[in-house]
Amino acid sequence: MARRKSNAPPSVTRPPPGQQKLSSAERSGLYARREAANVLRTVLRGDAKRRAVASIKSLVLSPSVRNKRGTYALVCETLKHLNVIKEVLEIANILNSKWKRQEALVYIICYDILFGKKETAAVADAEKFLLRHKDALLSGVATLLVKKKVESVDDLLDRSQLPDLIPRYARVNTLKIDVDSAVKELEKLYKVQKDETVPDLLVMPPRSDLHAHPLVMNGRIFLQGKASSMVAAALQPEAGWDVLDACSAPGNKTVHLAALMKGQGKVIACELNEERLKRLEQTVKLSGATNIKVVHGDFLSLNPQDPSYAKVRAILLDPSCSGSGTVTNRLDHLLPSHSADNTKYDAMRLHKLAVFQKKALAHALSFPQVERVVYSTCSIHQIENEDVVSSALPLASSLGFELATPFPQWQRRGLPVVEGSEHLLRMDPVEDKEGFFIALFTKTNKVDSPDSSELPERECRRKRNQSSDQAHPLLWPKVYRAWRWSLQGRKRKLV
Ligand SMILES: C[S@@+](CC[C@H](N)C(=O)[O-])C[C@H]1O[C@@H](n2cnc3c(N)ncnc32)[C@H](O)[C@@H]1O
Repeated sequence: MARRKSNAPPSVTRPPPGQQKLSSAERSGLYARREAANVLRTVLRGDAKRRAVASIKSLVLSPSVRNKRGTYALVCETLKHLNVIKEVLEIANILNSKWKRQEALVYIICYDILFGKKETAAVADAEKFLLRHKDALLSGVATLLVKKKVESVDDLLDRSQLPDLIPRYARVNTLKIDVDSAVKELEKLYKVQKDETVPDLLVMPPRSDLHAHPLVMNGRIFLQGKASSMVAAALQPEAGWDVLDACSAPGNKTVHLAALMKGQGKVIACELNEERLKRLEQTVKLSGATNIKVVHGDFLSLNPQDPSYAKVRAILLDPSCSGSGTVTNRLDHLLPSHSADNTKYDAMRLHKLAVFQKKALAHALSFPQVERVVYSTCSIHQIENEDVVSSALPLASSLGFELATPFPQWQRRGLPVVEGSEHLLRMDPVEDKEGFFIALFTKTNKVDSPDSSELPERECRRKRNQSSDQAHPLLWPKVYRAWRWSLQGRKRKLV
């Protein structure tokens, strides 16, 4: 017989005979713990296989999660306490194979019982089982404190792992609403400022909760971070152009391109992954853009000579990357693998990613009419950033491209391991709260448009030799410290 697929345990909708009806608080606690367990299960499975799954935030934002704020808080708190919970469970030694198979739910309920603010009710089998062993769990906590020679559970948590508070950014979808009208609407709830770098980006206090705001729900604003919003702005596509977004899902930058082009011309959005393609289509629909053509396929297999791409003048290449710049933002630093020694694995993975990134950048440069290519990653690693640019420089030069300087007023530039590093843009995980990288290639034999002085870039001719003193990726922190030191030196001289 086919089983009903649902997140809700059967007892929620239909209590078994003899079981008392749940109060609304008990029912919502029960739901919150199941929703949180589903998210935690996905995240832990991905982490165990060292495979990037969606971030906690994006899993929580999926339509199947009803209590988004509560679920997010419960998953994050459980992850922060995960090492403690695991040790307590080991000391208490209460799990049989049945409950070991449901580890995510067990962790969530243990968090609730041991550290949650409200009393946990015995509303379903898992809660009943763990509450029956509550004394053993509490005594496990006491044993752990003695073993670790600390006074409170707080002392067992690594405070340095807690993320800094990041401002809430919202990009105005100018296809649907102008910036001032969006500001006026949002000001009813929060203090709103216009971002100083990206004209259609708004900044609000950290934790401003806009997920269910009508402007978000109807696609008038997108909850897109600053770095992500800088990429399409750096490309500066003109209205009427054909523009290609090479690796496009979930489509935040795709719809930003369409907005910058005022809905005129064509945006071709290529995406390989079928699941993510659906997200891309949803984003496009929400944006209201009518000039986006979605292509399901491998960017590397697109034939630059195909007439469909003959008129492409700008390419945005934001390929899969390690995501190391968004680790804190994604809360990946709370995952078990983060504390493990993954050096060897990381080096292999980074190498594999870089191989693809280099191929994709070379491919982007080879489209016949392309005159602007932006390459971006949310990685802090040189191997995915400066090294990829460096590998493309000889080809770029032979095709008449040079590095341009996106956002010249931006202070943090590329690591000095490649000729022209001063044109590259970096965001710093500490100073800017996320690590990001942008490189912009432009063809200089094109005639500038009359208002080119307003473009957010400076172009500069460079002799581009591949740098020989490339640092090993895993030595990156040293290069990075030297680079920051030199930046501070520059700043000191300026003062
Ligand atoms: C970093 S994400 C892009 C994020 C997107 N630019 C945005 O801002 O919403 C990289 C995307 O590239 C896709 N991808 C990876 N390899 C690809 C390929 N060979 N061709 C097309 N898409 C690819 C991945 O599935 C993923 O959706």
